[in-house]
Amino acid sequence: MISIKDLSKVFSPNGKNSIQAVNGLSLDINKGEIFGVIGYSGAGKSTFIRLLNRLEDPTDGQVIIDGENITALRKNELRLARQEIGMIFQHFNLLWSRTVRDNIAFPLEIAGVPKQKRMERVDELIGLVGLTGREDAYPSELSGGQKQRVGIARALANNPKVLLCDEATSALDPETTNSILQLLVDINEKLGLTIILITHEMHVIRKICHRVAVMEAGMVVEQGDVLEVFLHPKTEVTKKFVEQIMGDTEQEDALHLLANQFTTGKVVRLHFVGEVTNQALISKLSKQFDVEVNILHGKITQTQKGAYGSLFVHMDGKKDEISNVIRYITSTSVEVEEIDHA
Ligand SMILES: Nc1ncnc2c1ncn2[C@@H]1O[C@H](COP(=O)(O)OP(=O)(O)OP(=O)(O)O)[C@@H](O)[C@H]1O
Repeated sequence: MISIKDLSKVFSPNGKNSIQAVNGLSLDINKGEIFGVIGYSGAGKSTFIRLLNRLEDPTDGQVIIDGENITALRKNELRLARQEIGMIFQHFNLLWSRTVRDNIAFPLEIAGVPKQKRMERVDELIGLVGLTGREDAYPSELSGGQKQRVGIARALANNPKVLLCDEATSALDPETTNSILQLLVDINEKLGLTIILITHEMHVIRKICHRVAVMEAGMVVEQGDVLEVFLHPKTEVTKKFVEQIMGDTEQEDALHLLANQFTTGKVVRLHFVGEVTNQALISKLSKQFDVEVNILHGKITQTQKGAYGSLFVHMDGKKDEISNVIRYITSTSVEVEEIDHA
């Protein structure tokens, strides 16, 4: 649905302080998906997302949304095209002298929607984003989360095909962040809206994205399904982001040492991907088999595409029974890795 081809942006191209913020970036984004772009400060994320609706003009390359080449549009054509690309911002960008209702009505006024229709649409949007009762408040009277809800309603006013989110939760506390992320998921599911978001926080990617691209120095260095990227991060920068969620991989060396302390039984690492929950499996093992199962360490986390993570487990009992347990686990979707120990 969105095709980005060789997109580049150089600031001050002729000056000695010339900066290549985006460098030959290509991506394809599917209709109806939540696509996350993650990168550290300065990676070029903001510039990239602003190129998608031409808040910045590219130096090179193309952005094609639903067959329309955004990069080739003239100013007046761009105004119309932008009605189909909603955007929300880290600092909300609301009009402070207008009420909630009038902020949301603003893009409808610009689009020339008649008053009666405008009012009906605003009421609908207020319900959708959960701001019923706050219609006449001014932005200064709202919490951060409520302000972002106004931003979302305003961005959705003209029924866009795409919603761009520029660090939309970075100014919010963790709880409010969760409620705004949940709202984005609801909107994605209810309206089938394609969402592109940029962030420097991996938990935002984990919670709501279907696919992710990792940006570094203006380029996409890795991309794929969120689960796949979490499971098999290839680049150093991606590994660092995964560590934000799963902890340091150096810990694993310590766990291998720990495994060596057991003189009986077996230490295994169970890899969970998808539906099977750790709780159900572990309790089943203890009930069905004559073995003692102890969790040494582990972390399971939930993504939009299912759970993933791993547990280090020590199993003690008769050798044959332990083999039965391992055979049983292997028959589920959980992978078993045997850890060598003395
Ligand atoms: N308007 C501008 N003029 C000149 N340089 C710019 C401009 N906007 C961004 N840059 C530079 O482009 C590079 C990428 O910046 P950008 O803001 O896109 O990165 P980012 O990944 O969004 O980082 P952050 O999260 O800190 O905003 C940086 O070196 C920045 O200084």
